[in-house]
Amino acid sequence: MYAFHDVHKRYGLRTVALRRLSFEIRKGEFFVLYGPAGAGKSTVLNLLAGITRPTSGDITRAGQSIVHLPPERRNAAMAFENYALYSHLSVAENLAFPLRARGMAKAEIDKRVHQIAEVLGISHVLERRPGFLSGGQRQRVALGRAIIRPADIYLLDEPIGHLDAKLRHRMRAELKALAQEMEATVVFTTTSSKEALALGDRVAILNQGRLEQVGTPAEIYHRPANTFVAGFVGDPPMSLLPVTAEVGGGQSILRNQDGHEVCRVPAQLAGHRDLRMGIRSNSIRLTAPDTQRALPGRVAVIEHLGHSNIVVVSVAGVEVSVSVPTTVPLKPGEPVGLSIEPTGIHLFEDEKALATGGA
Ligand SMILES: Nc1ncnc2c1ncn2[C@@H]1O[C@H](COP(=O)(O)OP(=O)(O)OP(=O)(O)O)[C@@H](O)[C@H]1O
Repeated sequence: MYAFHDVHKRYGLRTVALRRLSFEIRKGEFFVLYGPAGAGKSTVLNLLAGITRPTSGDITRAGQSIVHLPPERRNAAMAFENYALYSHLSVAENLAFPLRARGMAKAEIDKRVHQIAEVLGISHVLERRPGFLSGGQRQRVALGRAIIRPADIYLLDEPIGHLDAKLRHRMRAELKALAQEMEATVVFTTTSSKEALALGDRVAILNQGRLEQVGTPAEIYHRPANTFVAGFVGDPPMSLLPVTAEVGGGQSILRNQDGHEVCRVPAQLAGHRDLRMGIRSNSIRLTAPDTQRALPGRVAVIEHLGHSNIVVVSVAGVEVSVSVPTTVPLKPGEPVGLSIEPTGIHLFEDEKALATGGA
């Protein structure tokens, strides 16, 4: 098990890349670091690889500090988004390189090279040099070179980011299956919510160097700890509406900024300030604009997903995403009503999840 203990990382005087992170990476788990560009994901990998050291705090492996161990003594295998391959070697030789360096027998090397090439769908380009490959093929070779050898930890920095949608989908499944088979400890970075939820045994959400939440895909999706996670996980993520609570008859009536009733919740929320309500697109029903108690809005954008549409509705200046069957005819600018499923709501106060909110 690897653990970060209050790890702070500054580059120079000004840039704080990581802010006092504490979390664990368990043995054999597929651990995803999910966050926007510049959140600090690569910095976490570089710290694990020993390419850089924390400004303060400690990183341990099985309870022992590793911050002073040089990269070659960490037994970490790394694949970057900007794949560095040996241009004078063929794909097969590139893949074989880490195994040769360990003195493995030729027959065993050949077997593993072919196995990995098969999994990654690059068997037909084994004799080519990297200069004669597409970007996606080069990325798969780089990934193959990282995962071909046994390592204590595999550090994969957006390793399938350059692949087309179909291949990316296939690679996700292959990679997860391979990691399980190898019982590998993997740390994988991504900027895709779909990838994070699909791959992670657990997901750590980073934002501007801060750890916003660590949890299983179900936990971060169904119980976001704060509004950043709520607005970042899921496709589309939760919509967040500022609301006020009015207490009456053992329940609270939530109203939006225009004073319209949004929904009623069976909780006493008197005295709560800076409340926001989070709701997923499939917990909202579109109604006619004059329906009683429906929240009035206007269609802003219609996104066609194929199997359904995501309709973005503007409600008192706030955008709310609603999942709507493709059979419902809608036009931008059209007035609509929104009926909110009370069991689907999440409440946040001062950006943090309230225990009373959530289905
Ligand atoms: N060697 C460096 N010197 C100075 N600043 C750096 C260095 N490496 C990273 N940074 C800064 O540290 C912060 C975190 O960067 P990092 O690359 O870890 O983020 P990231 O989440 O991996 O982003 P991306 O998805 O864009 O790769 C950013 O503000 C970045 O500009």
